[in-house]
Amino acid sequence: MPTAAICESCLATERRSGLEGDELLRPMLPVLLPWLVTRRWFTHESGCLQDLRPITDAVTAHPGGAVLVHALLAAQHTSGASRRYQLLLGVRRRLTAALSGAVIGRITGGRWHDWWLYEATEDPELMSLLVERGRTGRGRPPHLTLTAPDAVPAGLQPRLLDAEQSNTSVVYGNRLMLKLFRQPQPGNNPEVEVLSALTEAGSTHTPRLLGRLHAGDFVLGVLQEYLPADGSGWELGVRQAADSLRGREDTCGLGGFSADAQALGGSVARMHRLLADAFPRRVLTPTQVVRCADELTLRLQQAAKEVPALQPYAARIVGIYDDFTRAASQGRGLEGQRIHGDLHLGQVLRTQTGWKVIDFEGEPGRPGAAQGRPQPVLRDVAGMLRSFEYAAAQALGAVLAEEGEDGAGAARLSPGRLRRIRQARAWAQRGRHAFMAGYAAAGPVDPYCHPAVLRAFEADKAVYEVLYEARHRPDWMPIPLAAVERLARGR
Ligand SMILES: Nc1ncnc2c1ncn2[C@@H]1O[C@H](COP(=O)(O)OP(=O)(O)O)[C@@H](O)[C@H]1O
Ligand SMILES: O=P(O)(O)O[C@H]1O[C@H](CO)[C@@H](O[C@H]2O[C@H](CO)[C@@H](O)[C@H](O)[C@H]2O)[C@H](O)[C@H]1O
Repeated sequence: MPTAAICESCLATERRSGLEGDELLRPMLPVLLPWLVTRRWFTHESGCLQDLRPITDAVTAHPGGAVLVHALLAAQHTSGASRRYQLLLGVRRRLTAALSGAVIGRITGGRWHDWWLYEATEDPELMSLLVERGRTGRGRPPHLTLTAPDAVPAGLQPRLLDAEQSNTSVVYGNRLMLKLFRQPQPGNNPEVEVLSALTEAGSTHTPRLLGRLHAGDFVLGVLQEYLPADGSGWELGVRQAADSLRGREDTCGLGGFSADAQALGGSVARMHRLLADAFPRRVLTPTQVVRCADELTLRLQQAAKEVPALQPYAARIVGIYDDFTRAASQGRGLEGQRIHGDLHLGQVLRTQTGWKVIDFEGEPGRPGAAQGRPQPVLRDVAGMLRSFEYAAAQALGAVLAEEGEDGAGAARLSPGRLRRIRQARAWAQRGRHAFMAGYAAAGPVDPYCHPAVLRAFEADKAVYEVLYEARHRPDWMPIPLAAVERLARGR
């Protein structure tokens, strides 16, 4: 990820806005801008970050002496690029020790001269205020509209969720979770749409929707049931893959990750059935199949332009997409329906009552309209299968490091290293077959009956992942690149 630059002259640029918040915001900018570019959810653009302008804002004072500045802001860069960010800022004259890690800086000038500015999602008083305003319906927008008021009692203790995520979530009393979208888009929000439909359908595979936080045309957050979990599929998968490599996996009968993978396949399949009932579906016409293949090809071409390492495999991957077009146009055709859109092991939680699927926003950067379009369920199946390979690769790296096989000579294929690589592949294969068997038993289609379609979506996901890793985690790029190579070679 490129390091963002902020030019001092930019900070001094005169800012215009008719909104009250801008007057309040201006004295914060010298500390706010340098802080903003270091957030995980900030997208680095070319040119330096120049300005923040309020689109919507609300300022609420807490009786305890803290102030919540809740704003949707347009961040402008010198290149002309602009993005929207939701910020929840706390302002206090004095900071408690508990908030020292949340500090953004000290405000110079304006109404709060010399007060502390900090990240409000870490302040339980302010986060209680946010939900309390929703319960009572008082205050200016953003409004929290509750869809299940009985499920939102007063007095739940808030805490910031400690998770690797693109947004920010606050958990209330281990019962509710408010996910605050950091880069909200105008119009329908896929997560609200899907959770609303599935909640109405009585889904037990997804968290219940309890409300939404909104201002004007923007959905700023989603209030949902908090699901206490044994862990995410990713944590569990990596742990079990590593155990398997260390010879500790229970491989008898249905033990180990295979049992989990099979149950997971069943849960995803049942979720797909509910989505099929709740949203429109259609059999893709030959023209739509061709359009779908064209989209896959375009995605590949764009990715290969940005990541030249993909180029040697491009022609063969296009061949996989041609096979897809032929296969999907035969027989009864391919059905499209609402799907998850970015399904992987990090999007599923194992709870006492089975696997739950979360985060229906789709792939980051994919337009909302594309996310809502009916698509073959095998796209989700392919996403999860890719994830088994990721978990195996992550575990392999950890075990090789323990065995001292990750050092300077790592490129050399020693017998020990080769054995580990084979074991990791075998683990991913077992997970794959168990997941597909679980899915086939409960789902709308049997993935084994559509190898060409599945292969095309696996290739597309791997290409997407290469681009994602190149942009966000270059060290991880070898994982999806190995899959592209394998698929291109027809293995
Ligand atoms: N309903 C929920 N109950 C419990 N934990 C959740 C719930 N939704 C998400 N989480 C936790 O939060 C993490 C991030 O959630 P996610 O929806 O993927 O956020 P983001 O879209 O910001 O990346 C998940 O990996 C999971 O640990
Ligand atoms: O969770 P997000 O919706 O933000 O999804 C994006 O980031 C994921 C990584 O956090 C990325 O997933 C890839 O890495 C995972 C391991 O960290 C792995 O389980 C997935 O299979 C792999 O695709 C996802 O692709 C991206 O959209």
